[in-house]
Amino acid sequence: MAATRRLVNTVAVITINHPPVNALSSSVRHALVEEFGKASKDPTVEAIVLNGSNGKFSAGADIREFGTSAIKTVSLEDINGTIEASQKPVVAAIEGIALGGGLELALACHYRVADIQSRVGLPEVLIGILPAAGGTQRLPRLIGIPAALDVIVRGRHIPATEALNLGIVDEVVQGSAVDAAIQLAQKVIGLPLNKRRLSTLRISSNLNMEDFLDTTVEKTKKQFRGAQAPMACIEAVRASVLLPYHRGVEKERQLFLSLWATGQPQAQQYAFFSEREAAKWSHPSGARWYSEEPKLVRTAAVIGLGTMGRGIVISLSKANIPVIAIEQDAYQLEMGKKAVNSLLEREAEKLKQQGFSPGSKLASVHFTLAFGELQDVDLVIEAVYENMELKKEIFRKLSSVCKSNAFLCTNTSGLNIDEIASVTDRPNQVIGTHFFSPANIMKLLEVVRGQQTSLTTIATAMNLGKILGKVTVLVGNCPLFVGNRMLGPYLEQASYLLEEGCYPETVDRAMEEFGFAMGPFRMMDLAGLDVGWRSRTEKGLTGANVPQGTPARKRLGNRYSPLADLLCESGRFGQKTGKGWYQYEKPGGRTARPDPWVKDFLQKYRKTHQIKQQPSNQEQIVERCVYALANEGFRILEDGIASCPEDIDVIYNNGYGWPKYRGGPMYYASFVGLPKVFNTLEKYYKANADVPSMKPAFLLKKLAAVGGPPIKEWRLQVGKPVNKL
Ligand SMILES: CCCCCCCCCCCCCC(=O)CC(=O)SCCNC(=O)CCNC(=O)[C@H](O)C(C)(C)COP(=O)(O)OP(=O)(O)OC[C@H]1O[C@@H](n2cnc3c(N)ncnc32)[C@H](O)[C@@H]1OP(=O)(O)O
Ligand SMILES: NC(=O)C1=CN([C@@H]2O[C@H](COP(=O)(O)OP(=O)(O)OC[C@H]3O[C@@H](n4cnc5c(N)ncnc54)[C@H](O)[C@@H]3O)[C@@H](O)[C@H]2O)C=CC1
Repeated sequence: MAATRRLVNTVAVITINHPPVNALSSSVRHALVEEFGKASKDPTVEAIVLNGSNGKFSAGADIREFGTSAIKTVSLEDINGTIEASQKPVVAAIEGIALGGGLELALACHYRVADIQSRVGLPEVLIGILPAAGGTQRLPRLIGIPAALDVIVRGRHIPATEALNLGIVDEVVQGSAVDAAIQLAQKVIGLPLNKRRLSTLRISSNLNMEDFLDTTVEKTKKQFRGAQAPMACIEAVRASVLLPYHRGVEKERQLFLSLWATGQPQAQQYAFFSEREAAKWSHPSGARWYSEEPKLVRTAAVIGLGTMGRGIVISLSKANIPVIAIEQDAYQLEMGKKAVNSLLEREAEKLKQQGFSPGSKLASVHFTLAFGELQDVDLVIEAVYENMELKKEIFRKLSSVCKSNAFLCTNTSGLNIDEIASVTDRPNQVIGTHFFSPANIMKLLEVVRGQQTSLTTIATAMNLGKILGKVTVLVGNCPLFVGNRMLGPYLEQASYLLEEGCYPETVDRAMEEFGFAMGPFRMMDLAGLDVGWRSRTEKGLTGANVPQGTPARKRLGNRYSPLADLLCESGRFGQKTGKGWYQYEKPGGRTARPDPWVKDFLQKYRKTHQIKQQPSNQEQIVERCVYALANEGFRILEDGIASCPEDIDVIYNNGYGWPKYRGGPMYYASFVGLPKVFNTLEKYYKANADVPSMKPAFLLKKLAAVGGPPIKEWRLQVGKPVNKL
């Protein structure tokens, strides 16, 4: 049964029963109508408690039902209306989660009791929609407009204690929320319910409400560039101020339907399920996530406490894994320790505000210079400079000091995992764990398997990602792995666009209006231009090792843009030096301003090299950059480096500021239409045969030839993931 009913004295307890998260599918809604109807009619029942099985109230509407006819049967809003109108008091017992439609259901109840570990929220905005079962009308009536807007537009999960302070729940308990709800239900039998029916309450409004909402619209537009759902959420809340409840609900529904027509919800829901699929990894051998047991990681170590190491230490400590943190000298150790401790203090403060004792949630960090202290740790993550010889030296040391079953991970952003593993006594226990900066904040973790990495090592690293709260994707080993490898052709196109007449701000604006968190030039300035310059110098693409007589704009017969090298030669490394593609207020400054020096430099450069000026418009900029990115994605699939297009999209959505409402680069290519992407690339490549990255990938050609099947069907064309490199 999707919902069951039992009687405790005169209280009927109705339990939603739809594992794993009690989503309110059509069968649950039918069962709720039935059980609620029976309890209402039963003369022995004086009050009703509503809860969810397995310690979870409900994760809301069944997302898989959107776009199917099932969503149209028995509306959740009708159920909510019936519950609210009940003459018998109804109490929601919230355990675990009450999210989306789950919270909307609880808001229709007359009282809400939550356990201290639970979270509530209206996260619909994160999957491209708005709460459309009365949530945008009831919540403002309960907690006021500013607080309701914050909850609905940001879609965050609110811990129980905060929900109590906001007035979303009436009681928070340490023990069983169901027992407490039954007690409360018995206490309120016979009391008047009118003030507990949220839809009937008046919104406390003041004269500035319209101004306040208009300001929120402007702020939200800037913050969620291009995303439609946050704007629809504000309009629905505006309706709660201007319209009676029932008309507000109609507006909710209209907004839901208009959002659906934009295509953004479909992209965001694809992103939601792709993230969950990524955890279900597969290996070229045929092994899958369920066939391998991860080992327990009870203690860990981090080597190198620079930008990345610090964040990794915090992530481990927050997951309650004690860490040993190692540096190369006393000065670096002290710097790392200060940075880590200050971040830990902030985390402790947050925990205190949520009613938790920090000691019970944050594991200890021990700082040392002695590698010898690593003998007992279960897993080590190396995060020293990106230098193969240094990494090998560290892995040789680790190999000699760590216990034989310890796992050795590297945070390299693109070096060969097999080469690093080759210097150890346990190449099967070596794996890449590529975090993104800042590592304690960014959701993505690329787990990179080497040729010899064992399945247990993979399972352990993937499980560690889950424990750290990361979205974890397993990829194969190739230079730069998946995310960074795809950046190559993307940044190459961005550079060519400058040569041909665009400016950094024009290209960045186009990409930011497309929805990227940051355009390519602002991104390069943030990451530091010297990083790529060093790597190109090592490869002999620039600097003293370039063979004499090599044309400035050619390497190995292909087009090459030396613009970034020239900037670095002028000491412009980006934000860290206060100038790069832009100028900043000071070294380390963050406000990018177009720089007349760069404009002048580009004009002279184009003149020197007699480059024909053909500045691209916004649409052309987006097409060239995004198609170049997706084309490399197709090659990555051909090479067996990513096992499916969804994994690539998860990487871009969570690590590279790709707008989730466009699903990811592979989803976007599919949305635009593969024949169109293929034809555009083909046309460009025919005119620019010296840009091989724009040659349409074989897989793209194959899929375009059959009309561009839906993304789910690409797997059939890709075949089993086999690393062909
Ligand atoms: C189109 C035409 C329509 C016409 C009609 C117009 C009227 C429209 C009326 C619509 C009424 C809408 C009512 C409403 O307000 C909408 C909603 O409630 S939308 C849902 C909001 N809820 C969420 O966004 C929560 C999403 N879930 C999560 O955040 C996490 O899953 C959760 C915190 C719940 C649990 O996290 P964790 O423990 O880490 O587990 P997993 O994430 O791995 O999830 C486990 C498993 O469960 C699946 N799942 C989770 N939530 C849902 C869900 N809401 N629906 C369906 N399935 C869900 C998840 O995918 C995992 O399963 P896999 O098989 O592994 O993928
Ligand atoms: N910075 C970023 O955005 C990202 C960097 N990475 C990768 O992470 C690794 C670290 O990068 P960052 O943190 O940016 O570098 P960083 O330069 O900020 O820090 C490196 C740290 O390693 C320490 N170190 C050097 N040699 C050591 C040794 N022998 N023993 C112990 N510690 C030593 C240094 O003192 C320094 O504190 C690199 O492989 C990099 O490619 C990966 C993802 C993103």
